[in-house]
Amino acid sequence: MRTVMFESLIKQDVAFFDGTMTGQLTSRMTNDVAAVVQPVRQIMNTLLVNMLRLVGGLFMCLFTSWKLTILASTMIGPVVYLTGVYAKWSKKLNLSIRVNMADANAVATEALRNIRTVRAFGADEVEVGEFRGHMGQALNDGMKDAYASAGVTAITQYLDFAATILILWYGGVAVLGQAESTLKIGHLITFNLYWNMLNNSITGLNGMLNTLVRAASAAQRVFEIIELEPDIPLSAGTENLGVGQPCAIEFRDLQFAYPMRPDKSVLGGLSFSIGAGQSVAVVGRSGAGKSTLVSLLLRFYDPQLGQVFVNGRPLSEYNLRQYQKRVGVVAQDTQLFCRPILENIAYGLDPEDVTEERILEATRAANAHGFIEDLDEGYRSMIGEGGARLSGGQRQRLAIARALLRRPSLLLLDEATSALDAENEGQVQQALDELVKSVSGNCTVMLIAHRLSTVMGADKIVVLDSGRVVEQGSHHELLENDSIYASLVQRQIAKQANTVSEAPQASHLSKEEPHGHEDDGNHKERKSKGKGKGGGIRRGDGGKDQAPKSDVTDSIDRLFDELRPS
Ligand SMILES: Nc1ncnc2c1ncn2[C@@H]1O[C@H](COP(=O)(O)OP(=O)(O)OP(=O)(O)O)[C@@H](O)[C@H]1O
Repeated sequence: MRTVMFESLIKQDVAFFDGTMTGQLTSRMTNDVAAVVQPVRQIMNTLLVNMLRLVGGLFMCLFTSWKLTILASTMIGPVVYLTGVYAKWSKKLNLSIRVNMADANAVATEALRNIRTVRAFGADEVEVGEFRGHMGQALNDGMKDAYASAGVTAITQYLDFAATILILWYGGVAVLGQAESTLKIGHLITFNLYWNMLNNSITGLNGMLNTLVRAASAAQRVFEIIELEPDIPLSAGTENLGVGQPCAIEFRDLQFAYPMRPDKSVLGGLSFSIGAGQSVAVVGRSGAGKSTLVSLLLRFYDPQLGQVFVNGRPLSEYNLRQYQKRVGVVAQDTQLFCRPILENIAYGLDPEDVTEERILEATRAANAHGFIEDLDEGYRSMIGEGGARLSGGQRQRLAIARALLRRPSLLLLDEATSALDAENEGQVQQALDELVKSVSGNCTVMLIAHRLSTVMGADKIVVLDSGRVVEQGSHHELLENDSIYASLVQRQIAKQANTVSEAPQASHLSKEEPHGHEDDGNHKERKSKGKGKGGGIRRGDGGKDQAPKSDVTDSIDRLFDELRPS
């Protein structure tokens, strides 16, 4: 059952995971499944035995004295009613217990996954408090259930006692010949024995009911997941992308809001296209919707209106599993697995697509081969959960090798160096250069960029604001117009010039301030002019061509703020 549940979970829409926590899901897969499976084993034994005893006892009671049977059965009605009411109430309570246990599990999982942050912020007591809150609620509900169960059991036993008194009273009267019908003393004794047998089977079934009620609440949560069908099926479409062939992309009139925030429009009629083999840089203020475009291209979500076209066909017509194998992604925050490096690089590929030669080619191009070889077990080294035993830059370089090994038709680079320090950024940027260079012409590239040098290296630049394209064109076209992009570049150049002249006094400036080099913007512009189509990303090489961590996104933010009508 766990396998079925995991199979169902893993193919759910990304939107589903936006609304749940990992710990809640693992709790469903472990605690809830166990609560369903264990009673099933018990039930097979006890249910059968008790049912046989119930039917046999009832038959023998009726056979011995139908009048006594009817009289004694008057006590069974209240017992069944009471048990039914309790079962309904207890099911709700047990559901709440399961939800609280899952929430506690979610808190623990998240805290342990982010243990460095918890420690760094001294927040261990906060996490324990939160965990205790959920567990305390579950315990309270469990106590309520235990008291109610004890109450119901006591009342049931009183009613059972009352039935015995009724049997002895009426049976005694009948034996003494004072009732309409008479009864032999031997029949009264055997009736009592049969009634006890029947009664014991009812008590046995009653005990099972408690377990069943708990199992029912767990089963509800398990089947909710198993029966859930994703809106975006993984293998429904028939179109495929050719290996190593670049694809053309078109975003047409996209309107999109995230399912978890349906009222907040993220894209409002966005349109632009990327030719096959072109590299396009998407820039825009923070929150403009740049990463959302990557998610839509990976079909994590479908837009509410408009369509994404790949090679002129709607993305929905593609077999998603095959399509995603042809897309390489290097995200802001690389996700790696607690498996050997080799498996991480070849992740998701068929074994026949992975040869030693190709892996070495990919890791060398990604500037990762050296550090992998330095590890104790080289390519077989385990890297810890989420790649915890590697630096941020090493993780990114593995991500680049992983993307490269796929021979992608479409490469998506989502601010791949934004989370790195200057030294790591330089190395990763170099690896990205290699990546884009090596795929140039064979692969379409959409990059979300924060470095001016990266933006300038692209064939086309698309500027987004509030989920719309506000301008697009090549670096030169945009510079020639009175564009936002041109203002941005001028601002960068001016800023860097200022910084250079102030450099001796500026060493104390904060990290955000561009602590630049000589005329960096002009320098890049000249280099850019000499660069052909699909030339890829420019890199910082030891500082000369390295743009200070000139955050284009940040500058664009300020620019948009200035342009905004007051
Ligand atoms: N999974 C999500 N669910 C709900 N809203 C989201 C989700 N992801 C992003 N958003 C919202 O969508 C908007 C666009 O986010 P997006 O990540 O595309 O911006 P961005 O341009 O890439 O920003 P940044 O440069 O800061 O990464 C933001 O307002 C963000 O809060």
